[in-house]
Amino acid sequence: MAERRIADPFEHLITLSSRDMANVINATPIGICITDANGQFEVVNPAYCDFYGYEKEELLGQHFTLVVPKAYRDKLSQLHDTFIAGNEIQELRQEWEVRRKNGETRTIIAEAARVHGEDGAPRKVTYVVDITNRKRLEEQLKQANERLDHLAHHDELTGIYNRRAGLMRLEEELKRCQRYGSKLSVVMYDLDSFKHINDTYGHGIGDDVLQEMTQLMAKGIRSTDFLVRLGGEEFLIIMPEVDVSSAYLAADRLRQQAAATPMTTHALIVTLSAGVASYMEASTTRMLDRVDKAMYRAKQSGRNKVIIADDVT
Ligand SMILES: Nc1nc2c(ncn2[C@@H]2O[C@H](COP(=O)(O)OP(=O)(O)OP(=O)(O)O)[C@@H](O)[C@H]2O)c(=O)[nH]1
Repeated sequence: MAERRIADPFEHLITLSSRDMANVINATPIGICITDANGQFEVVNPAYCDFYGYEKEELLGQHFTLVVPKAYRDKLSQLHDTFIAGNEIQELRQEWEVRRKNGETRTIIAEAARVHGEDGAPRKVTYVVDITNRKRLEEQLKQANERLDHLAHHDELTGIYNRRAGLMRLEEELKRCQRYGSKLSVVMYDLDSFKHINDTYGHGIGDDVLQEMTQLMAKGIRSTDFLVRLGGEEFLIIMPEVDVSSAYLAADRLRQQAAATPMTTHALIVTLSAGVASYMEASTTRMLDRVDKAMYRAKQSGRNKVIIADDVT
């Protein structure tokens, strides 16, 4: 370790025993380095060398940017100069990406203090704590939360909005209608005789039908529409700013497309029955009830049909 002594804040320790002081710095698990006004390493403790994977001799006298990824070198060099020259900031605490000798990138928190040696020249003392694992855990936690959030709002099989998210959306759209008097329509679809498909071809093929039907619907709607799997083989499309006759046309076009599209490896033709309802001063439950009744009537009148809900039910 260089013998130059740093005055404040360690002066009293050095006066007591410079050997004790050196022992403390050498034994501390925190990486410590001292750089001179030119940014060259004057002191590096073993923890600092271990962390970066260098021998002490390889670092002493070198510019500190040796351990900084190329992309940040200019910035950190400038920051070092400003910090050394500055009068106001005495301490600095920042998170950085650094580079070990073997090329590995790690994340650290570096805290720095400006001190003056007995020669009167300013120096920067930097304390380095490795937070790479903590950052990795934070990132994993963030991704897990995002996944949970996605699962809470999306249907696992089809990837579209689930019932809960769909009803929340419908509630919001209804409020918008009440406030601004805008239009809104909903279409409720139910796959026809779906139990027969499951019973004949198995649940796996039934799942394939649900996924392919979802894709067909997703392709056929506007980007402003919301496609929801209400449950089982029942779907809802929320169509903001669409009146009942346009919604009917869109719903019937999808019904025709479904009836003309062979699905799964068995080339199954699966038809849809649908109800259509438009906004009247109604609650979410009331609107769903009206559209459900219309869909039920489509089933009763022979399936593969779209029926518009009565204004009053
Ligand atoms: N494969 C599969 N089947 C499901 C899923 N959810 C619900 N089902 C099945 O969907 C079928 C719905 O049957 P029903 O309610 O009798 O309706 P249907 O056979 O379509 O008859 P109609 O609606 O009257 O035309 C049942 O066999 C359920 O087990 C799912 O996620 N995957």
